[in-house]
Amino acid sequence: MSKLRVAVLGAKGRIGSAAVKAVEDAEDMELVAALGRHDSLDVLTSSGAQVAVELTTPDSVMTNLEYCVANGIHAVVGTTGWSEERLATLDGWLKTSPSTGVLIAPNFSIGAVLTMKFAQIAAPYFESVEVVELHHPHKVDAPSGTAQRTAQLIAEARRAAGSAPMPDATATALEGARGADVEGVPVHAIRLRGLLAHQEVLLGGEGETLTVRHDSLHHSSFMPGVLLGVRRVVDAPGLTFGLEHFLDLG
Ligand SMILES: NC(=O)c1ccc[n+]([C@@H]2O[C@H](COP(=O)([O-])OP(=O)(O)OC[C@H]3O[C@@H](n4cnc5c(N)ncnc54)[C@H](O)[C@@H]3O)[C@@H](O)[C@H]2O)c1
Ligand SMILES: O=C(O)C1=N[C@H](C(=O)O)CCC1
Repeated sequence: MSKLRVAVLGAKGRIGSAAVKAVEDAEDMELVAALGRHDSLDVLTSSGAQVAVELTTPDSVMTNLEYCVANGIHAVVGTTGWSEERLATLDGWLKTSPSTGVLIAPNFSIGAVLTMKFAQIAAPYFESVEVVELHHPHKVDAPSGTAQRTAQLIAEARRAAGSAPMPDATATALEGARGADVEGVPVHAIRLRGLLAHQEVLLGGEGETLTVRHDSLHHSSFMPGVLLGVRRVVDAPGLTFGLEHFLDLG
């Protein structure tokens, strides 16, 4: 069986360098290109890459994906910064290249994907739900892509269940004290030396609380998800948002 030809963009970064090694170590894959910020995207076509793993920055990801889609190169994307507008633009590009697949995974770790799922299931059963994400201090975006997606899933589940607005008597507050408002769900971002990527979903009801916590302690936690994404995206044309769809948790 021929090996999947894989390129990594952002190859010198924290997660990108781990992805380079994971692809090199995967028996069914061949690393054909490892691109940094100043490398030409034409290396993707000249190397014959079938799948690009996009792990750069929110300011680079759209240009890279436009090139990939225009050249029929599937993409597995871990980079954050996804708005409705960006997703619509990407969807438009994909319509012009209908056999190309793009997976956007707010988080590649199985524990984080399950945290989102558990939060979504639990959210309608509690009066209050808040999300706290905790990351290393080099992270450029806040709140994390994972926390934003978690909050959206919580909000969606509560809307579908007809949940009442969450109780909150705050009348005065310092700006930011109640976190960012993501579709009505408060999201708090901590940046702390020593951390990698962590999240707590706090749920509160009459006389009880439930906390769902996940900790990524090493970038290796993301690699099985990256490799699964590469294997599955070649047979998944169009846009897939969330690794849960490739784990049959969707
Ligand atoms: N989905 C997940 O599971 C997951 C996990 C970890 C990190 N991330 C996300 O991945 C992204 C990268 O995180 P990081 O901690 O590795 O950051 P990082 O700053 O260590 O790495 C980013 C790398 O991309 C390079 N780069 C920037 N523009 C580029 C371009 N146009 N072409 C090629 N390379 C380019 C930078 O020079 C840098 O080396 C962030 O958005 C982060 O939130 C996602
Ligand atoms: O280290 C980061 O940066 C991470 N980014 C993703 C996010 O914003 O959710 C996933 C976790 C690690």
